[in-house]
Amino acid sequence: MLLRADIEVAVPATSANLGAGYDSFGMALDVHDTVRATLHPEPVDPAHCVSVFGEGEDLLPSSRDHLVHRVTSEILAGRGLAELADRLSLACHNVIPHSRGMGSSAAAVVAGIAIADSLAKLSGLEQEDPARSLARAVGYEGHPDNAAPALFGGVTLCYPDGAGGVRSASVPVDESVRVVLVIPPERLDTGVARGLLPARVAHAEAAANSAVAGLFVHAISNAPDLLLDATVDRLHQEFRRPGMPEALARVDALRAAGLAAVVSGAGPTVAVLGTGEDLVARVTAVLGAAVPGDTSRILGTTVAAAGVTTTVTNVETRGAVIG
Ligand SMILES: Nc1ncnc2c1ncn2[C@@H]1O[C@H](COP(=O)(O)OP(=O)(O)O)[C@@H](O)[C@H]1O
Ligand SMILES: N[C@@H](CCOP(=O)(O)O)C(=O)O
Repeated sequence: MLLRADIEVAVPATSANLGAGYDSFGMALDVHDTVRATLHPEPVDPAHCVSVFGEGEDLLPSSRDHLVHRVTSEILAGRGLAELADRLSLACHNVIPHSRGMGSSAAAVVAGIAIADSLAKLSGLEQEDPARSLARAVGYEGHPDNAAPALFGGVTLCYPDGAGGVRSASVPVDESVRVVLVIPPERLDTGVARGLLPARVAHAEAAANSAVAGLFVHAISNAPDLLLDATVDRLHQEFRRPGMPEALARVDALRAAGLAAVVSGAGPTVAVLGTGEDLVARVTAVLGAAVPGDTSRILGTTVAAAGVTTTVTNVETRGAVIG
C-alpha cells in the first residue's frame, strides 16, 4: 500500500489562438505554476487541504473544491483510488495571472491530471497515454489550445478527430522566436469573451483565415520574418473588441509598428511574437508612445519546450522508502 509520497508538478502558462489559429493553436510559455502534492498516511481535513500562494491566494478555495484537488480526486476515484484523494494535501504556488488569457485554468487542470497520473502509477496502475490525458484535460477545461501545450510543451495544433474528440500535433519552433506578453491589470472571463463571437462567419473570411493559419505553421517553424503576415486573425479578435478595447488598441499599435501582436487566448493579455534581444524594448517603446499611462506589465519570455513536468520524492510503501 502507498503510504506517503511528495509529488511536485510544474505547469507552463499557455497562449492560445496565436492569431488565425482560433481554438487550435497554442504555445507553452516559460512562466510556470507549481503544485506540491503530499500524500499522507492518514486522511486530511477536507476543508483545509489546499494552500494557495501568489495569484488567487485570497479567492481560491482551500477545500477539496479547489480545481486542482477536484480534478485529481475525480480521476483517482474513476481509477478505483478514491482513498488516496482523502489523504492528499496540496500547496499551490501560482504565478500565472487569472482570467488574462494565459491559460491559468488549463494549467490547474493539467496539474490535477499529472498528480493523479503519478499517484496511479505509484499504486501500480498504468500511466495514461498522452491522448487520454488530452481528452481528460479538454473535458474539464474545454480549450484544447491551452490544454495541449500545457501537457506537451512547445507549439501545438489541435484538430477534430472526426468522432467528437480532439487530437494534437506538435509544431517545430524556430529557435530565434521570443515572446513578449503585455499583461493588463483588468481581467476578462473566457466565457464572457466567447459570448461575443458570432455564430457564423463569411466563407471568404474563413478561407482567408485558413490560408493565414497554414502560413503560421511555416513562419513559426522556419520563417519568423513572416510572423506579422501569419498572425492576421479573422475569427475572434475583432469580434471581441467591445470586451477589451484597450487590448485591441495595443494590438493595433504594435502591428502598425510591424510587430506580430495578437490577443493571447481570450485576452486581455497581448502576446507579441518576434525575434531579437531588443523585442521587449521595441514593444515598450511602441506602447509608451501609443498608449501613454498604460499600467500593463510587459514580460519577455520564450516558448517552453516542455509541458507539465513531475518530480516524485519521499515515497513510502508499507514502511519501505523506495524513492
Ligand atoms: N491555479 C489555479 N487553481 C485553482 N483554480 C484556478 C487556477 N487557475 C485558474 N483557476 C480558475 O480558473 C479561473 C480563470 O479561468 P479563465 O477565465 O478561463 O481564465 P484563464 O484564461 O486564465 O484560463 C479562475 O478564476 C479560477 O476560478
Ligand atoms: N480558444 C480559446 C482560448 C481561451 O484561452 P484562455 O487562456 O483565455 O482561457 C478562446 O479564444 O476562447
